[in-house]
Amino acid sequence: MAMTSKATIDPREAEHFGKLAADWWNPRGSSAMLHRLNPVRLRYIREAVDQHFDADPQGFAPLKGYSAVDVGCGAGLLCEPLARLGGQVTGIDAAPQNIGAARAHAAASGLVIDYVAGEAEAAIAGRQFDLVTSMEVIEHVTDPAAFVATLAGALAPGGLMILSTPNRTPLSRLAMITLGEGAGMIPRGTHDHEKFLTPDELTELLRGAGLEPIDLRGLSFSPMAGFHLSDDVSLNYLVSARRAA
Ligand SMILES: C[S@@+](CC[C@H](N)C(=O)[O-])C[C@H]1O[C@@H](n2cnc3c(N)ncnc32)[C@H](O)[C@@H]1O
Repeated sequence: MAMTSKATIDPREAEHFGKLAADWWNPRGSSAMLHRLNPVRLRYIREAVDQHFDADPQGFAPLKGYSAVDVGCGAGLLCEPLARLGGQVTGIDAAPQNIGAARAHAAASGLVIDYVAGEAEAAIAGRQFDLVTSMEVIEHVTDPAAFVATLAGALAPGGLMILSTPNRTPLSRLAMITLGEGAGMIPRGTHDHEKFLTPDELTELLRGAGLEPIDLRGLSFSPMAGFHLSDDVSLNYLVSARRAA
């Protein structure tokens, strides 16, 4: 694939994640951590969608009539629930193996999702979506500012963007790399702590891309509560931003 000057795919990242594709939908497999995060971030997204869009607030299809793209979708853990919420969903991933696994799983689930393999820049060039999501991806790209600018360019006027990513703190290093990767709960080599962004850094990138950050929530872990939403952003966090109508 031709790489543009703004390319944000690190080929080693795509190769690393592509090797996990066959096992992606196994909740006890190599992507188990994403399976555990998924219900929590879905709760956050559902709340944000209910507040932002008015298709079917509090109902079964709050995204009905709206388009959504999930960038760095893996094998579709988030795309599928977004489609069940009524959205017209596109999923993009740098690893073609993940897109293959995503297509197969959606077909088996009877869901219509437009999956595209490749770099975000090429895959969404010239297209706009009402909802743009990208979960646990920005810490893997080569140029976070260019990546945010690409996502912002794909956000329709009045649209909503939601990102999640680990914070760059001693806690995230201990939990995600020393313990998580050390004990095999996260595949070894998944994370580079230096590439993690703080909430201030990420919201600055969002502002720089012409968006208005509107919410910041922590995605925390405790032995009693497991993963949950909180005000503590020291481990991982979700941020929402909107484009003026
Ligand atoms: C940690 S996984 C997260 C997958 C999914 N978002 C989730 O949370 O369930 C990161 C994914 O981002 C993809 N990725 C990394 N850089 C990318 C880029 N520049 N464009 C598209 N996908 C990318 C990888 O191939 C991988 O599937």
